[in-house]
Amino acid sequence: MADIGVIGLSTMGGNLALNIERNKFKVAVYNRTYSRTENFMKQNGDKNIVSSEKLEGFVNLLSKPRKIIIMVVAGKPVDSVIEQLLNYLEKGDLIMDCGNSFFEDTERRAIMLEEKGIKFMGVGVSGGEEGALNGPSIMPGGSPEAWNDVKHILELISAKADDGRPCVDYIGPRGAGHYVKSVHNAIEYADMQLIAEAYDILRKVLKLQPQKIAQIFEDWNKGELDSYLIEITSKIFKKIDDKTQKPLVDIVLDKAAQKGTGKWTSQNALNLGAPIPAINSAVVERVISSMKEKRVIASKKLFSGVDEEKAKYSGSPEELIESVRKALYASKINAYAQGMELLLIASEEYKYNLNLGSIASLWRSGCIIRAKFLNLITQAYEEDPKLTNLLLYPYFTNKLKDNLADWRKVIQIAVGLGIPVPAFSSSLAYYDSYRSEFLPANLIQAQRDFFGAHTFKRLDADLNENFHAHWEDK
Ligand SMILES: NC(=O)C1=CN([C@@H]2O[C@H](COP(=O)(O)OP(=O)(O)OC[C@H]3O[C@@H](n4cnc5c(N)ncnc54)[C@H](OP(=O)(O)O)[C@@H]3O)[C@@H](O)[C@H]2O)C=CC1
Ligand SMILES: O=C(CO)[C@H](O)[C@H](O)COP(=O)(O)O
Repeated sequence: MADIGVIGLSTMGGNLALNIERNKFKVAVYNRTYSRTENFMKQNGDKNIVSSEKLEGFVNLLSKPRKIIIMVVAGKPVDSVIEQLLNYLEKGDLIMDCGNSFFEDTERRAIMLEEKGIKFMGVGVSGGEEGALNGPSIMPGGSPEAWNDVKHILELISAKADDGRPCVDYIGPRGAGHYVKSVHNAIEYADMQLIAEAYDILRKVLKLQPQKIAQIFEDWNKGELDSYLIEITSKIFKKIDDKTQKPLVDIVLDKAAQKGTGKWTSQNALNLGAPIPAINSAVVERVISSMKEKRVIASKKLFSGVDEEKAKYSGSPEELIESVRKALYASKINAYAQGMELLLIASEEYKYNLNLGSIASLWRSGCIIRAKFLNLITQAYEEDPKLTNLLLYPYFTNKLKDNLADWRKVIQIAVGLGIPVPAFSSSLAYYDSYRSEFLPANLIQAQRDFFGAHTFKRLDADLNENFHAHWEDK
């Protein structure tokens, strides 16, 4: 009998099945479209893997209590697979939804399946094709009993950080695992947007070609920016298109797609009152990028107001490259600070009891946002589990102090030349707002009280008291 089953043999499910098998478990596989199963079995016939064309046959291949991973398109397909499985499962069996499901769907499914005596886990998995095969970062949510049933498997198949710790840990009840995966992806959106803005400045201000930009990212990857996303960015700039012999990146259409996790996180953060402007701007920029046709028309009609001669950068290219690096790192610190603060707020709202140090630790390897920098974030929360915001961790406070002048300079240059840098600038605005003792919200409260008698509080009175003024003499 097989130790565990995998449903869905596309990029992630197929590679996860191979990873589990390589770790000495017998795996049963099933896919809705049988030809995909047949292809998979043809390529992996020598492995300890069994398959079935029918779902019932697949379920019967599993030892009891059964453990089943679902790795299919998020949304209705997951409900459909669960509904079909319920015809064959017995009390005590465990379903793990390892796709990018919306956490509220996971909450609903957890309640429904618990009532039927079926254990359920919503498991975030990150690392793409390569990670699924060789070791992803895994974010399991659900009951602690279910976690105990599969801990040994997940620890074996997960990535390992430099200190040997597995990049998996129990995240929390019900939808906690998928919530954290969604925030992981939202941080990924911000990180990618920030890198894209750095690239845009390098190519538009300094007129650098892809080969040179590849070298810059390769150099950056040797320092504090060391991360998977910077590494693949350098590789992307090196790739030459077979058809045209030009850098492939220059031929890729500038429309960024999205599957939902970033948007869900922005929507949820607004609901929770959590400020995540770097993430929001990354989501919005993907939307604007997708309006290519409208942008092409507008590009011929709207003015930049830029005096090219006056705004032209005349300083040293090396200096600007270093300033962009510092601005990128400062913005990145702020984007992660926003994502981590969102986790803190959500943990309280949903009673997830999230351990931010453990989450940062399991993001250190295997996942798309893996980075040297996550060692520092892990250290920050391990030293102070009650840290309210990463910006207040002395290392980051001082790093930002060192990078601030370059950060402001780079944004000024970009804005002066009409180059959009929404993630760079919203990160800086977040930083400046967060550190402001006084914001102009006094005026907003006065306006609200003027038109709606919404009342206001006074700096010189008890904060439990509300005041209303007659703002004009009639
Ligand atoms: N690709 C990536 O880098 C990552 C993806 N994920 C998540 O993992 C999950 C799987 O992703 P990926 O491997 O890329 O594949 P896809 O998201 O492209 O999903 C394809 C799989 O879903 C199955 N499927 C689709 N609709 C149904 C349905 N109604 N009933 C049963 N099965 C269905 C397909 O079966 P069929 O062959 O019959 O069409 C196929 O096996 C998704 O939730 C994704 O968001 C998570 C991390 C990284
Ligand atoms: O989960 C992932 C990486 O961590 C998937 O690759 C996901 O599809 C990325 O999100 P999007 O498709 O919206 O860019």
